[in-house]
Amino acid sequence: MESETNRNQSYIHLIRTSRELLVEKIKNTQCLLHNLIKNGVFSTEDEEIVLQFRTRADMVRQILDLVESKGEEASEYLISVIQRIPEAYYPLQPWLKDIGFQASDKIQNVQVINTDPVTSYSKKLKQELRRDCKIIMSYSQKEEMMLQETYVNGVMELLNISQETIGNVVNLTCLFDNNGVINEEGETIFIFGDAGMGKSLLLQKIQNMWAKEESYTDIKFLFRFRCRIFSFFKANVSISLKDLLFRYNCNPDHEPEDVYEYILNFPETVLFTFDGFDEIRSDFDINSIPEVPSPSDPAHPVALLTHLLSGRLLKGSKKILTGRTGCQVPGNMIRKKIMLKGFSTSNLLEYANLFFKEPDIKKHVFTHLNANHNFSSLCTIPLFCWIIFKSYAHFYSMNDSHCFSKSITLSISSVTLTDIFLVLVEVYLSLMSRETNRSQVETYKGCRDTLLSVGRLAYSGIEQSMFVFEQETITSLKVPERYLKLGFLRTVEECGELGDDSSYEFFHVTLQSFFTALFLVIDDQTGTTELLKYFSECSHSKDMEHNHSLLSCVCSKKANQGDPFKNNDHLQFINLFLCGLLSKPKQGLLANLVPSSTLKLKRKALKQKLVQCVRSHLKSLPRSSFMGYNRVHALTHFIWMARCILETQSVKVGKLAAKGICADYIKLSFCGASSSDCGAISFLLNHYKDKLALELDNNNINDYGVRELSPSFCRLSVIRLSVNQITDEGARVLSEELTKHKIVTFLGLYKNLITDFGAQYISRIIIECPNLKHIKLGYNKFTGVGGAHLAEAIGQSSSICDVGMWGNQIGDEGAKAFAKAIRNHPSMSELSLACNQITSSGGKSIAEALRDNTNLNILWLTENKLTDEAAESFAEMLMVNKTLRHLWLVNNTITNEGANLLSKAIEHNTVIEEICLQGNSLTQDTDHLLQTSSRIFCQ
Ligand SMILES: Nc1ncnc2c1ncn2[C@@H]1O[C@H](COP(=O)(O)OP(=O)(O)OP(=O)(O)O)[C@@H](O)[C@H]1O
Repeated sequence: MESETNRNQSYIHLIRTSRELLVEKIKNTQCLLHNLIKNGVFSTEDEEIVLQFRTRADMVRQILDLVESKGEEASEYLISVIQRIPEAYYPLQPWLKDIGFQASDKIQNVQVINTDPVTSYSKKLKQELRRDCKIIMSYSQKEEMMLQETYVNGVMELLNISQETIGNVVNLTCLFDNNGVINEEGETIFIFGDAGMGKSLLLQKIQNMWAKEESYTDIKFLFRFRCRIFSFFKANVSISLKDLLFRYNCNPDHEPEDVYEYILNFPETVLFTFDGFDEIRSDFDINSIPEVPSPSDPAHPVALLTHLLSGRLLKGSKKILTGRTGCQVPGNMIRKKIMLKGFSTSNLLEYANLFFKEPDIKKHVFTHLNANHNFSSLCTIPLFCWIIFKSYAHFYSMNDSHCFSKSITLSISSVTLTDIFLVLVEVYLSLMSRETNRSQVETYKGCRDTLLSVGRLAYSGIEQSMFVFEQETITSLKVPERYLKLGFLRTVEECGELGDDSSYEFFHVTLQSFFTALFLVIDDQTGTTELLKYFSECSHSKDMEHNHSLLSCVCSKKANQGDPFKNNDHLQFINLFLCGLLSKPKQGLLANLVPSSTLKLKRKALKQKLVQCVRSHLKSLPRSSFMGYNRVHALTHFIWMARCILETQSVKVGKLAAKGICADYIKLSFCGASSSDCGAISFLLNHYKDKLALELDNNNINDYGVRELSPSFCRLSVIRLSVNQITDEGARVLSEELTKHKIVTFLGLYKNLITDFGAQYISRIIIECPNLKHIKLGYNKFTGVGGAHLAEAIGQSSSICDVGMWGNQIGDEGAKAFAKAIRNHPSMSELSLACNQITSSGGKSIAEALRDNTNLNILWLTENKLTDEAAESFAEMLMVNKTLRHLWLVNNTITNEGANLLSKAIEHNTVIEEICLQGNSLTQDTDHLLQTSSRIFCQ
């Protein structure tokens, strides 16, 4: 065979002269042989000759001899196979580069089949994942839902180290880009969120995208772990990294050593997903982890996990770790921090559209969502949304959509989480009994034994911090097999890997909490001390809100007696459901399950305990005076307290808590409050007599949350809702409510999603609320049009004194409108138009208007596009204006010329205290005046 191209190069010669190297580096003879035979270069006799040899090196020698004897084209094809299957022959890639190998067109057209173990293993992993990730696992095993058909991207926010939002993850393909990186050295993408926000499902979606080759094409291996498996290893267990990867995912079918070696050599082709970091409870002694790990030495799985996350093992591999809010991971490991914030309004509509296929039921659901904001705010949490939709679908299929309303007692003002879980359980119970027309009370009454049995299992798990139930436990608690199949529980695969194939877990841990609470309430043997014990475990400790180390979080049991690091959301949920189940509106139902005397006793005890907890919690909160208010700084625990109070639906408890707050400014920023929590906060505040200030900055309340707050707006004089995903709809609700009561003095809406359309609503508030002094609208989505609306409204207000518009896009159109508004404004003393794309044309208008203004003290025009032309106008203005004290022109394009003009002007102005010019186009050789002026800041 004669190669037509590359005539100058003899491939036979090449193979001959590189023989030693080829014999040393070719590990995979199988793949070479396969291709040589498949394409007729080798006959079956040739193959037999090669296979006679016992060592790999001899086989390679024989292959090379045979190939050389077949001529140039055969030799070229062999080298081409080596080049085209880099996974198998990666040690020879530098050699190929050295010889500058480029196969001829003819050889390139000859097929190469990749049968090497690395590629086969990658395919196997993909196949398994494609199968496993197709359906949503947390549903009952009877009805499965296709991931593809129900997955909706929720709100995913990138956070900086101070937990502040720095943008959104637009879609999952952007996870590994450079946007939002907070630590270049870190290798782990940490995704966190509250229970049921969709962390596991998001990982499932990523796995599915990879398996279907829709994304992450540079990844060859995806290893997924649920962190809870790390709790199953005893303290003295040691395994190798190779075993951890292969045994707990799947084994390579061929040459596992070669595959592992490839992984060690190319860690950047590996992606790990670790789900539920907060679920690890291990006895392992954290101090025994070696500083420098070895990829071949066995170690405890927790040590391996630590090394993987920190990049000490398989450095360069990609890692995604999920955990509940509050679960601490050391900053040096984290590359990006992403917070899941559930469904936005549009996500919710998208999900409803996917979930309900029939137009009729879809219509009903949309009507329901629109009519009941309490209901829709619960739906922003994906898990609860699924529960609600599922129940809805069930009742609808029974031809009784009203039953849904009845079951969740829409007659009372609000739907509680207990209502939702009661309905969910009712759905499963009625599926079991196949009696479609029974009322909720009848269904529960008929299934008391089932509830007790499943409840006992849930409770025993909680008692031992156990979320997975082995057969032994199930047998000892005498839980009948058929109850395990009702849909509340599902089998756990990871435990199968550990040698037990019939372990179960509740499909979500909140359901385990619900069943525990139900058990504590309906079990005759449970006394009041047992009933209330989780209240003490959940009492707030300051440490709980501080940063913790990874290791103390991972290895909790012994190291942390009283365990301040333990995530105790599941216990908080038990308390919450206790409050709900023992509330007055649920007595009709509960009276059928518990003797009335017991019920009475338990209700009384719970009420006393709750009141006592509320009192002591409120007493312990830090207080300070702020802006003339008596401010109380509430923490996440306060939100749990408010949730419990809401579940009780008790006016008395609400009043008591409101009284205990003893402050007129409640700061609840960074508390992880969601829209449904606003209902709880509102319930509390409704019992407050006086006006008060509410700060809810940096939470996740969105438009539904604003609606939930509606009943409180008659009391709120300060409303701070910055960084909360509020859109025009939220602005509309605010305008409707605030203009009714007209008491607002401070409205903070910084970093939300309000557009020019919403600007009209905000304008109405500005015009119609005569006490409004401060309005913060920075980092929304206003352009010139919205800016003009707002400016016009501000021009009409005689109360406003502080306006923040930082980081919008109002440009010159907006700037000119603001110029008009401030010219003769009677009250405005601070204005920020920083970072707004304003050029000198807009700047000049503002400067001219300021000649007439006699109130403005501070003006921020930082980060615009102002040149010397604008500086000249400001200089002229300063000769006339006698009120402006601070002028911020940082990060514009003013040169020495403009700066000098300003400098000269302030010689005639004794009022101005500072002109900030840092970040402009100034050079060292500034004028003498500029150098000597102590009121001009250039550096
Ligand atoms: N993006 C989504 N699209 C559609 N449904 C979702 C989405 N996210 C979550 N869900 C629904 O919510 C359920 C719970 O989600 P998931 O188990 O992922 O929550 P989680 O955040 O991992 O909770 P936990 O912290 O308690 O483990 C899912 O089974 C699914 O029904």
